[in-house]
Amino acid sequence: MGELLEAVFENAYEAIVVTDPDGKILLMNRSYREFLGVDNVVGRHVTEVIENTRMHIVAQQGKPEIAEIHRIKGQNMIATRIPIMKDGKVIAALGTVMFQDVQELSGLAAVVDHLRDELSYYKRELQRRLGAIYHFDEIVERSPRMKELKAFCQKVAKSDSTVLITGESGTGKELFAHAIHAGSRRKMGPFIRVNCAAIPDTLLESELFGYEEGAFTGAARKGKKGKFELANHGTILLDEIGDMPLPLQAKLLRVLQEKEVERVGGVRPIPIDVRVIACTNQDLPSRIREGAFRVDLYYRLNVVSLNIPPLRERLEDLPELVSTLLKQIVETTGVHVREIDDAVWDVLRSHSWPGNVRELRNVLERAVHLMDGDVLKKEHIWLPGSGKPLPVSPVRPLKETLIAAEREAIMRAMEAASGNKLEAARLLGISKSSFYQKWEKYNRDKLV
Ligand SMILES: Nc1ncnc2c1ncn2[C@@H]1O[C@H](COP(=O)(O)OP(=O)(O)OP(=O)(O)O)[C@@H](O)[C@H]1O
Repeated sequence: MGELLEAVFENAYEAIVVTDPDGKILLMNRSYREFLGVDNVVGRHVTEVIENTRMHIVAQQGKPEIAEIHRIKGQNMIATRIPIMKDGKVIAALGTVMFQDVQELSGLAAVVDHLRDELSYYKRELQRRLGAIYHFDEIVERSPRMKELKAFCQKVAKSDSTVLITGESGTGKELFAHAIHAGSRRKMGPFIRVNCAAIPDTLLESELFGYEEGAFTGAARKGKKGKFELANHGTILLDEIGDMPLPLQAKLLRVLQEKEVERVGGVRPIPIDVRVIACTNQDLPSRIREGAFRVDLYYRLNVVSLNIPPLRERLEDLPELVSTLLKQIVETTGVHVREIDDAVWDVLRSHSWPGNVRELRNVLERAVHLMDGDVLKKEHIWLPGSGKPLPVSPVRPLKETLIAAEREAIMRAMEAASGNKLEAARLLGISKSSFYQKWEKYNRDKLV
């Protein structure tokens, strides 16, 4: 064993040196001697043999030094120095030096640094694309009810509970859902939103839970992850949950209970770690009474419930909301609003705001387009139900005009239907999912 150890020591690729507690060399292997171009070193003080050495210091202080850069003969080496202890006292120090030129290593380190930079860039990008786009700071509140609600939400965000957010259309449910995710421990994870009403019933199951290869007859489609799997370690927002078809409600309930999903055509369940936030502007208890919503799912979702009050019940928020929304509108339109006439406030306060903050935003956007100077006046404000004709806007290219007209029609239908989307779809004579798709198109464009 002794001979074997000696041979291993002598032939090791790394340079090895052992000193006594005073720094006198006890052993130095061939690799090290050849590198230094020395012989007969045993008994000499380490500082006489190795330049810039710290072996004697490590032997004295008893503190190891791991993977330190050690410059010898004009080259940077990687040195590790370890005190050898016995009965609490240093009896020797062991030093190893890696000969690989550090140049190579620093090249590698530069590659790693570069990859790390790229990785954090992509993480940020992904976070921007998948993650929450609103934070609590962006939620405007002045009224006591909204202040209280926001404070409560900030607490809720820290927990991992399922949240049910209710409130009329345009009150800011989605805004709160984003902020809850952004304020939670999952904030670095994905934020995936699914509008349960915009996806045709037949596709919703595979959208939510994914499907396995060959799950659909006739098509050799490759398997696909569902939104739940995509939201793993993050949050899923199930928007318009009140519109989820009953058979899917049963499946969703199982997912919430078991914390695992089963893809369409799949055989084994996939464990998931997802926080669920559900939103609706429907009255779920009455949907339950109609037999359209499962009571057990309602209780599963309603662990923490948040009800966002309509704008007409918190008009104190108006001035701050107008100023925030105008700032956003100005950013996209470039129109400057220097002043708002007092009469504007009377008009805004007297309206019932069935479309809530979203409607306020639309009204302001229209007004800004109609302004000719930099003062926002009463005549620029057009409110549905006011009996006044919609102001005529200047001639624009046909494509733009058609898009604007469709958007206007959607908004007016929503206003006429007091924010009830099913009723708005009926007024426009289009299907529910087609309405939701258009609604998404015109509202999402602004969000992202
Ligand atoms: N308190 C608020 N502060 C700032 N902006 C707000 C506030 N509430 C709502 N908004 C804005 O109003 C618009 C509508 O909000 P959001 O989409 O969150 O409403 P919603 O309740 O989810 O609507 P829907 O039920 O129709 O989906 C968004 O542009 C949002 O930024």
